[in-house]
Amino acid sequence: MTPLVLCYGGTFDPVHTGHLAIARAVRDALHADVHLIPAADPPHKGPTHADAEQRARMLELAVDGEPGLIVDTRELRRAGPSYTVDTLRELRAELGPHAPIVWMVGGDSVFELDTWNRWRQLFELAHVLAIDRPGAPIDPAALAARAPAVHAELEHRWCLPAQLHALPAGGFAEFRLGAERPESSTELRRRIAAGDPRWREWVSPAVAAWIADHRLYTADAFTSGRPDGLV
Ligand SMILES: Nc1ncnc2c1ncn2[C@@H]1O[C@H](COP(=O)(O)OP(=O)(O)OP(=O)(O)O)[C@@H](O)[C@H]1O
Ligand SMILES: O=C(O)c1ccc[n+]([C@@H]2O[C@H](COP(=O)([O-])O)[C@@H](O)[C@H]2O)c1
Repeated sequence: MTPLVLCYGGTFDPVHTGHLAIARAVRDALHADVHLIPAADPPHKGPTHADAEQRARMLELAVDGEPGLIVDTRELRRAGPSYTVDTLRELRAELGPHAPIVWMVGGDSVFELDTWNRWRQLFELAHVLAIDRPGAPIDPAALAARAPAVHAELEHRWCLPAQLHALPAGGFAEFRLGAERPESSTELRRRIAAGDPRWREWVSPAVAAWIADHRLYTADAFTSGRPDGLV
């Protein structure tokens, strides 16, 4: 059986314990390495708070050489918006036509999939694996109501995660975590800026130390207009 290539793209501004829990759970359930791919210029987000190098550095610190988790900085080497379809084209060219490639997204992203650049091509290049997220259960009825084009596109693609091995691309599966993860980078940044000490619960100790050392996401960083928060 050809091993899956699991790709987990994100802004990771910063990477939190929810991202890591998701990467580990999918790695362990599907028995394949997870490639964490930080977006240099995330298409649906405004300017990031930490720059791309800083976000990639925090990912490296969070992963810390753990087997089965690989940081792939390919999007940092490309100019312009970090469109997923371009990343998948690169990967497909490298891996050949038969390798099953899986793009992981949070449930919230599924509802917006039809706003992604050349979104229907995503399924020609890869499978999509959607991870349940609080407030964004991947429910066909909710999809039909809120994102009818996505619902229609997915209708004949639904399968189980274990079936993604069978084809190189084109499937859509839902991945249920034992317990949904409450973390979000937005709330994490808000806690840091507000001086709420609970922010440390959502990052690894090494990432927490790096954020503190670089004074990232502090109220100063926001009010001074300096996105990196460095002094
Ligand atoms: N707690 C979570 N549960 C499920 N999916 C998540 C969770 N946090 C992030 N994701 C998913 O991981 C991917 C990368 O997330 P991202 O780096 O944008 O973090 P985020 O917490 O969603 O950030 P922000 O709050 O700034 O939107 C996205 O597909 C997102 O939906
Ligand atoms: O290709 C697109 O148009 C596109 C639109 C929105 C998000 N994405 C990708 O989805 C991943 C998660 O994005 P985000 O904004 O939730 O961090 C990240 O890899 C983004 O590059 C991609």
